[in-house]
Amino acid sequence: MQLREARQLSLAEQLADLAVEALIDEADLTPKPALVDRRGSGAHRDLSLGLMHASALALWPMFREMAEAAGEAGAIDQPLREALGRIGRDGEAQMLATTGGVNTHRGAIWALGLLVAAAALEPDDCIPAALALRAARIALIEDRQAPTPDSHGARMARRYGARGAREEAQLGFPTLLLHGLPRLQASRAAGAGEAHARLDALLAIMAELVDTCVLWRSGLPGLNSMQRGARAVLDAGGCASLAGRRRLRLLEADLLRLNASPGGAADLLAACLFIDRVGGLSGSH
Ligand SMILES: CC(C)(COP(=O)(O)OP(=O)(O)OC[C@H]1O[C@@H](n2cnc3c(N)ncnc32)[C@H](O[C@H]2O[C@H](COP(=O)(O)OP(=O)(O)OP(=O)(O)O)[C@@H](O)[C@H]2O)[C@@H]1O)[C@@H](O)C(=O)NCCC(=O)NCCS
Ligand SMILES: Nc1ncnc2[nH]cnc12
Repeated sequence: MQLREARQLSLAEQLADLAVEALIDEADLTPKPALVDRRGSGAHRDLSLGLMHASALALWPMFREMAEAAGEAGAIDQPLREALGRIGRDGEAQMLATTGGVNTHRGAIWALGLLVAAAALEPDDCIPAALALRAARIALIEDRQAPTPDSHGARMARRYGARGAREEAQLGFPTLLLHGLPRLQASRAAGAGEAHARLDALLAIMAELVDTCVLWRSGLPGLNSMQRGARAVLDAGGCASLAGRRRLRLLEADLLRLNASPGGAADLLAACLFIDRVGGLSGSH
């Protein structure tokens, strides 16, 4: 992370910057299959790139507040979990006010909020595994103030047993740590450009994730198409290869036909970009 010009920012402000930048970079990354990007709105009718940017920027105070709460708490316990839940719900309300009621970043608030708090708790130990473990420990604590969810994710849990965003965090972000981040690093090491490496990371997440956004919109056929199609792109050589790009076009056509949008995978890509950068904080605050 380039911190020279940002030295006067507090740690909480730096973490909020990193979180918002990760959201904006995820939104801008193009061509993402069936997701909002620079080309258009993918499978969505109510989202646009401008809305994704506005939503990301509106979340900056929430991320700063989460980092401050974690820094002040200094330990992972129920009061911290419940403070983060309250700040997260206020952040969701701010997001909905900004977007006119459209859910742009609910999953990202959850994943990035936990990771921001985990980073603020121990800024000198932000290697990915340590960060994910602390985030998981927070996510495992019950938030007694949380309303019983009747979310799309809760419905997908009842219908398919898919525990979605909650479980991904409680298990320490396995899809991100075992698939997204290693693929980002491997594609970079193999000489792919940064955009291609990020797209490969997204595909590695899509190939594994049980994305409740996809399940909600397109059921098991959509989930299978997403996972198999993403795997096919990577097996063909990834997004930096012509064969991979051909497969990517086929994957997008399939997802659009099914109205499937890998919104959960997109959130985890943003979390992956955050983790990739936050390691640079060590010793620099
Ligand atoms: C614990 C919560 C995450 C709530 O979880 P739950 O599953 O009950 O709720 P959902 O509202 O369904 O939100 C979960 C969002 O997480 C993303 N996601 C999906 N699967 C996964 C996964 N396996 N791993 C990680 N992340 C995942 C996904 O977000 C994206 O999709 C959103 C659009 O979805 P949706 O509105 O359902 O659908 P549309 O496509 O718009 O459908 P139509 O209406 O058009 O038909 C978009 O926002 C993406 O971000 C899931 O949607 C947590 O949110 C919670 O408890 N919050 C309370 C406050 C709190 O404690 N905060 C924590 C502070 S750290
Ligand atoms: N780029 C994107 N398109 C659609 N839904 C998303 N949720 C998070 N990022 C998204």
